[in-house]
Amino acid sequence: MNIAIVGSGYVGLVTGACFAEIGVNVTCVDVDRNKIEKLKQGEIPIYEPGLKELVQKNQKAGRLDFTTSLESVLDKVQVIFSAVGTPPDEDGSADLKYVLQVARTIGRYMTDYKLVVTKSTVPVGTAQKVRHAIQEELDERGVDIAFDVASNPEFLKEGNAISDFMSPDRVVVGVESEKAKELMTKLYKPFLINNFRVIFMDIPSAEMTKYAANSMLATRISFMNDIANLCERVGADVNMVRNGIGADTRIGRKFLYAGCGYGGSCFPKDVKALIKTAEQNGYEMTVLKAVEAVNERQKSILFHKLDTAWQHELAGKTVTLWGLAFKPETDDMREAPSLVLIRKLLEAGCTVRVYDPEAMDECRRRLGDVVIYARDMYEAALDADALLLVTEWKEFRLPAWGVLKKTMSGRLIIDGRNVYDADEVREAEFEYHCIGK
Ligand SMILES: NC(=O)c1ccc[n+]([C@@H]2O[C@H](COP(=O)([O-])OP(=O)(O)OC[C@H]3O[C@@H](n4cnc5c(N)ncnc54)[C@H](O)[C@@H]3O)[C@@H](O)[C@H]2O)c1
Ligand SMILES: O=c1ccn([C@@H]2O[C@H](COP(=O)(O)OP(=O)(O)O[C@H]3O[C@H](CO)[C@@H](O)[C@H](O)[C@H]3O)[C@@H](O)[C@H]2O)c(=O)[nH]1
Repeated sequence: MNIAIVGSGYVGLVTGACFAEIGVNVTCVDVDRNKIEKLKQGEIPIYEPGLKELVQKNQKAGRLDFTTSLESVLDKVQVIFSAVGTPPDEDGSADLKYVLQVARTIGRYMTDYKLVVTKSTVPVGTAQKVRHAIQEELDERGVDIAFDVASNPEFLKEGNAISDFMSPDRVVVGVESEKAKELMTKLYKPFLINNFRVIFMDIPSAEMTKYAANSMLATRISFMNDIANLCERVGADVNMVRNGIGADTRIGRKFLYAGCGYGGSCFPKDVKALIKTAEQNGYEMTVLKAVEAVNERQKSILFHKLDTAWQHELAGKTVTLWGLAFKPETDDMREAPSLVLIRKLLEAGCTVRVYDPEAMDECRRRLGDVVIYARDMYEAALDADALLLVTEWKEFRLPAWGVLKKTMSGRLIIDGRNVYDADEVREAEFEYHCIGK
């Protein structure tokens, strides 16, 4: 089977490489010439464990190819996945211009049946806009060619993307025709041989499922951050509370970790977009508005803890950040809590020293030289008055406290991800603060 994936970003690349891995012939398309040139040479523009190997292997096997021209591959493929970006518009709603551009190109150049699948996260009603855009182009050409649209939202997590795609909890597919259902079944069956977990539904429900899933996960996080902040005030420990409630199978253990706020390319944008969709339909998402407000506040929590510990005297102090990416195992800094923290520290007159195993280049690209970039975690902590753990990369989990004691100027550790053993850090004669206890 031959397919095209339009948009060779995070989702497009993972989708393309994973379909190629099960024997599908995949052409990945992107308008970014530079990106496509690099991909053709086997260079991967993002850090995602296992992705480079998977892309290179399938490229070599001749099952994965890259191009900037969607037009040139249209005659070869029956199914087109659209995985282009849907960034927030000024008002928070999802900007569909790339999705509709892709639809128009398909309508302009297709010569036989196509199944056009939207993989990007898009508001309810987008598939109908895609259908309409394609049909308008066909009408303009005066041709009558059959096609189907479908919705297949993606649930992969950055840092675990290959495994999430290869063995998903479920695949959600919104279809309108038997033919589309058959094609999607054929494509996903090889991933789910022993347990076919494709949930077919109507298209609006599939589109909504994606936003509902991300909003539910974001809600759990903001709820736990709220509980953590209250725990601190009443003398409870959020880790113990998490264990206690997570043991209830109705609640479950995952996505209950308090921290310094959720970031990334999805939760912030998708929560905003769903609030907007509701607004456009005369409804108010009261819970989600609170989820957003709690998260905004939580992104400043490390700064406030520092400010309190130093009694508002931050100017002239040196602060080290371990971790810049919005979560471990990625170099992605979109909406990362580290960005809010850095801005506040600089405004307060601090010198900021940073280290992240993968996101240093990305930070330099975004912020330039306003912070000091270290070559490793210990160099970052040199002469620091305080050390803040922002992203829980594995290499930060068991620091040599003795070394830090010798090289840091101060004795303050603020753990934004609750990974350290408080007794151990205090035994090493540091002042230790974390979230929710
Ligand atoms: N990143 C994730 O973890 C994730 C997970 C699930 C769903 N999603 C959703 O998937 C979509 C894509 O996200 P992403 O993170 O991969 O985005 P991205 O920004 O990494 O990639 C989008 C790519 O689309 C390309 N593009 C834009 N217009 C194009 C066009 N007309 N033709 C061809 N290429 C075009 C861009 O050049 C870019 O390379 C979004 O809707 C996002 O919400 C993302
Ligand atoms: O208990 C938790 C779990 C996560 N986070 C934070 O939440 C953010 C998002 O984390 P995660 O969900 O692991 O990463 P993403 O790659 O953004 O994945 C989310 O967004 C994707 C894009 O829509 C979806 O496909 C995934 O299913 C969904 O988990 C990060 O800042 C995490 O630090 C917490 O604070 N506490």
